[in-house]
Amino acid sequence: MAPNITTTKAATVTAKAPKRAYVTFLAGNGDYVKGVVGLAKGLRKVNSKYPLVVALLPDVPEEHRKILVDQGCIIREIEPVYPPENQTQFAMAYYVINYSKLCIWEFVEYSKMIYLDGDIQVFDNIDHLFDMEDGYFYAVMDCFCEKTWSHTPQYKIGYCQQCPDKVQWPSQLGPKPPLYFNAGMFVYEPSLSTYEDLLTTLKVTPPTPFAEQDYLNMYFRDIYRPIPPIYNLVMAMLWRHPENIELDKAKVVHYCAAGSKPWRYTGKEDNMDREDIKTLVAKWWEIYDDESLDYNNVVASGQAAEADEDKQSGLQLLLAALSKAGGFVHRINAPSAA
Ligand SMILES: O=c1ccn([C@@H]2O[C@H](COP(=O)(O)OP(=O)(O)O)[C@@H](O)[C@H]2O)c(=O)[nH]1
Ligand SMILES: OC[C@H]1O[C@H](O[C@@H]2[C@@H](O)[C@H](O)[C@@H](O)[C@H](O)[C@@H]2O)[C@H](O)[C@@H](O)[C@H]1O
Ligand SMILES: [Mn+2]
Repeated sequence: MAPNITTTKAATVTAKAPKRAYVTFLAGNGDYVKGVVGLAKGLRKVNSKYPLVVALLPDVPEEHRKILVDQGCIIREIEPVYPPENQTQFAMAYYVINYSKLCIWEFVEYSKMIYLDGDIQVFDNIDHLFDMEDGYFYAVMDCFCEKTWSHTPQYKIGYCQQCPDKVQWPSQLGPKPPLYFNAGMFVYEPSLSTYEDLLTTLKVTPPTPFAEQDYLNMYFRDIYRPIPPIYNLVMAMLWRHPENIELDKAKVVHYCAAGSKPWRYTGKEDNMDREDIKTLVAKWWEIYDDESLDYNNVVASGQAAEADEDKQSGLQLLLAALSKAGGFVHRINAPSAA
């Protein structure tokens, strides 16, 4: 008796291309939503191939969520993540909410993501960063010279990793601090096991002044790979380490210096009256105010172009059919004979 073998048509399994996306973080009902809208429009302006996911806390109001969806963002509500009870004096009191950024490791429907703070703008396409070797954590080195660092030994002795030879790290302070990145922009791979371990380890890690930025630096220290400052121009570099910066080459600008958030800019804080800062703030507003970059307009113009294309191809088909039938063919795209 021949075994009853039922053959099924081999399903053609197409390997799904690894999903990639940009991701940012939004908390509160304040004005950071403007930063995220600006970021969404900036990524569109540089023709990024990938969507922008917004990891938002429950306190982001419905109105702001609609604004983001209308700008083509993919919104994902996350639960707040808090550090263990502590007496830490964060460099900025609100930094405590930034631990919630850790939830983006849970977005495992994506194989690789680029995190961007809401106060960042992308002025050149950086999609190529997704092609960097897997298994590492890529980010730009930070600077220790702003007074937000005044609590650290580096600041106290004038040491900065941006100019390690200017003031040598004294051996009596122990080993030189490992390279330290700014956590406003990084390339990473979502992973449930990493997400769970981040939250578990956080529970037993005393918080420090730069909150989740310090924590991420500690956690990823062994796989951190620095990338050039053109991918995250930490604003203070302009006056602290101008020798390390080529402003016209900056692809990503991080409006993190006090007073530099474009949507709150007054020009009154230290360094905010600099011409390069005024130019960068104006560049941010140029994108924010550009209605042609609004998602609905881009889709509409895309649909119009598509419709136009369809019309053209429809016309071509009609003309081809007519000419085949020996019908009257009028070259539609030639100017009519005078
Ligand atoms: O009230 C706030 C504060 C911060 N953030 C988010 O958390 C990020 C980190 O905070 P911020 O950029 O102000 O820190 P900085 O880089 O200026 O130190 C922001 O870019 C936003 O994406 C937010 O959504 N609402
Ligand atoms: O919660 C801690 C934050 O720490 C970082 O901001 C700092 C850092 O860049 C310092 O070096 C600057 O001096 C300072 O101005 C700036 O605010 C990240 O940009 C932000 O995303 C977030 O991780
Ligand atoms: Mn920032």
